[in-house]
Amino acid sequence: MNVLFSSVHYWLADHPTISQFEWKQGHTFGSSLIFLTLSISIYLSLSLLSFRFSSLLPTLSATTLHCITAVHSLILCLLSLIMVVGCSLAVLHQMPRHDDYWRWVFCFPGNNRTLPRGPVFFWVHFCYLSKILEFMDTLLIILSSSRSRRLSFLHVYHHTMVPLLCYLGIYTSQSLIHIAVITNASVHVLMYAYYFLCSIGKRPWWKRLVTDCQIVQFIFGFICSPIMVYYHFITEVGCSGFGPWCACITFNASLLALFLDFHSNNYGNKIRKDRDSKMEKQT
Ligand SMILES: CC(C)(COP(=O)(O)OP(=O)(O)OC[C@H]1O[C@@H](n2cnc3c(N)ncnc32)[C@H](O)[C@@H]1OP(=O)(O)O)[C@@H](O)C(=O)NCCC(=O)NCCSC(=O)CC(=O)O
Repeated sequence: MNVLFSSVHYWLADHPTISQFEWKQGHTFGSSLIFLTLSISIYLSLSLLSFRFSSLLPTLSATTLHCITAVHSLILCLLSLIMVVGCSLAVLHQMPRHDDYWRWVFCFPGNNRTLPRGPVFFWVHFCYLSKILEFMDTLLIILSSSRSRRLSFLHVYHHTMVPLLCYLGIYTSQSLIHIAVITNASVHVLMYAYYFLCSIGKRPWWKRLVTDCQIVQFIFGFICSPIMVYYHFITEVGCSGFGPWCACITFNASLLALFLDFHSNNYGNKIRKDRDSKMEKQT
């Protein structure tokens, strides 16, 4: 067991590529503003164009589409799991050894005292790049027969904003960003496992649980934030990345509202009653 833990720790936190990681603006992969702007612009234009002209897209057989979707979802499920373990170990590794470690968990020292380097920022950078890979989700939805139901404002808004906020988070060494990576990746393990099972034709009964976990994730963001705000105002140097955190918490609130709406539309009482009465009529 110890050997397993040591080797996981080495490969996910101690390895020189991870422990000596440093975000160098314009040098690290994906760190230039051009990369971010182009990725988001291409994503948005292609999503809108392919939705508008979906009939012109090459048609894939349902089997091919399901195979691609299954592989993509499985890859993201595994990457999310690696991120949960990697980022958690990175936090333990990078946490200061003195008494102030709890403060550090909620508030990276501000005033340029925290630079985006070390294992924690390696995993935040990894998460940022995974958000670019998640753009594929939209393409898969556009190519599917259920696109009119599933290509929602929520979906495109979420996929557009998250890479932007991750970028700002790394750029400003934003406090709480490691907590966001760990909670979001944990939820994504479940979400991509759900999508994987759907794409191989086994629709799980626990869809609602996935949505519930997503909602809990947003609420959790509100629980951690006051602690950071408290430290920001009582310490001389404040917390790093306070401005981008304000953008994140606003985004969090908007997603919470959209997900509560999704929840009531998909699992609300009326929907359930309609479904039950349909079943009764059929039997
Ligand atoms: C249970 C949910 C995860 C998904 O609900 P939906 O009603 O959209 O999904 P669904 O039940 O129709 O999903 C099944 C369909 O997804 C297809 N599918 C499989 N893998 C996929 C992938 N990687 N991307 C997109 N679609 C995929 C299956 O083949 C199947 O298609 P077919 O039906 O054709 O057989 C929900 O909680 C949710 O997140 N809803 C919001 C919509 C959304 O886009 N969410 C993801 C981004 S937001 C996010 O990620 C927030 C966060 O950070 O937690």
